[in-house]
Amino acid sequence: MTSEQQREPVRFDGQRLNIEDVLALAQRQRRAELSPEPAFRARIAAGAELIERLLRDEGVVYGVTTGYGDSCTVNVPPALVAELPHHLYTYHGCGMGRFLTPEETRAVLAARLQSLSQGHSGVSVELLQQLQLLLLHDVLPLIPAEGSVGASGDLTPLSYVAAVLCGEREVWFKDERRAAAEVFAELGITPLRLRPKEGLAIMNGTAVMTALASLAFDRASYLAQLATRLTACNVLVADGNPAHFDETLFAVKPHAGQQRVAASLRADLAGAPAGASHRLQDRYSLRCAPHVIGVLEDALPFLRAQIENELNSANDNPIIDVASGRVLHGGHFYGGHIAFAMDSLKQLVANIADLLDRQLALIVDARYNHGLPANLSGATGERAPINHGLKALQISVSAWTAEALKLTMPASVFSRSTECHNQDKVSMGTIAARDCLRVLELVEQVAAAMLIAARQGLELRRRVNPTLALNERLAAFEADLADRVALVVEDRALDADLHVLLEAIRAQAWELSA
Ligand SMILES: N[C@@H](Cc1ccc(O)cc1)C(=O)O
Repeated sequence: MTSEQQREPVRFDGQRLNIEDVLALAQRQRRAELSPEPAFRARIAAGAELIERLLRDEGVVYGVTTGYGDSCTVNVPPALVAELPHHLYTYHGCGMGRFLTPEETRAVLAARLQSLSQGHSGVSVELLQQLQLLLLHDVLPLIPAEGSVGASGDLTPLSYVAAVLCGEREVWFKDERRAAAEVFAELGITPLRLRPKEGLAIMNGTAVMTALASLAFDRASYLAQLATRLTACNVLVADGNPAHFDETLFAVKPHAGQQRVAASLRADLAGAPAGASHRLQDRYSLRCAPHVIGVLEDALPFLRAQIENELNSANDNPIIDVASGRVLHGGHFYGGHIAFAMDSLKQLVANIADLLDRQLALIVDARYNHGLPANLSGATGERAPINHGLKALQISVSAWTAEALKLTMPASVFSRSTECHNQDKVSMGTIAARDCLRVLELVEQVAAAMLIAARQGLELRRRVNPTLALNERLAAFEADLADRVALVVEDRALDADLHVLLEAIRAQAWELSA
């Protein structure tokens, strides 16, 4: 049995889900289960019935009996109502750019299913079942990443989900790019015919940005811990001063996340030598590491709350209130919270790259590294002159850091008035989330390089100070790194090592929390 089958399914029943639930579905560690509870199913069905009833009574419902967006002044005659949702996804088929990855796509499906399961979108149970089927069979719509302003929902990328539910456009299935219709036929899945409100319900929300934000949150959380561990290594490599992380010192600055980073550094550095006497205070990239990483740590609970509230919201328009029998017209497709969360998160993680880049600058430079060879070269004697150690690696780290910092420009301030000034203020949350993922990718590359440097630096420090003993926790980490990466003695291309370490970072290979 796969782990996906063994573990409790993630249940969609209108109750709250968290980021970890989305991750488990995205990584195929847990299955999606639509609640079979009659009360849940009845609640969903009642929303769809309300729409049908209003239609029978010839009520006017936006996007059901009218055109979309600014075209809401155009009345759609009853004979054409059934065709309208299919036009919605069809004319939004103008996405461009890379396709979302399988992991990202599963997260998108999960986020949309969760929103529609709130029971405020007026969709049928069959639609929820079809979304669940895509997850169960891992039939993944090919979703182009670009083309959403993030405030009429992620209309264009989500049009690819809507089309696939109806057996149109393309999917990834078993590592192949294929026509949805063909895969549906093979699996015996009947394409949906969308009911009046269903095109809007699938597309008029924040599922793409929320999915990407969930994945970004997880990667950023791990990076905060990894940067803390790397800092501990670099304090030893640089013969720095562990007393900068003293408990009493941090007790007077009551930021909980910052205090956690300091505590983790104390645990990693317990038993470490007092540090060189040549400097009473280390440079900021070491001394203030808890003050930099701590900002990210302290922001995470706030960011989690924004992402999870969005995930558990009816991010749609109009909203169907079955209890009062009303259709409520509003703007819940607006992704302002995710936009802010992602614009903030990318700044926080880019700052981590900058911190690590500065630490590397200290430890590769013989003027600052307190007795280690230039470029942390492991070559000695007559071989030393032609070997350049980590020189180019540091240059690459500078490049990745610069690129990450350059991408921190907030997306949310670039609102454009669009769609005949109906969408005259938009969130750009999806662009913010994509930027954030790109920044994370770069920062992970920086962290991979720093792992090579830490492994190299610790060994070279031991050459200078043979009595240097790491505590159990750090010794185990160093031994693990030494297994993954050979000491650089003679110059070698380091790209293969970087790839191995990058994969380990993405797999969160080390248990790091204090
Ligand atoms: N998000 C818009 C609907 C919309 C849908 C499709 C569009 O092409 C434009 C606008 C609203 O609910 O008001």
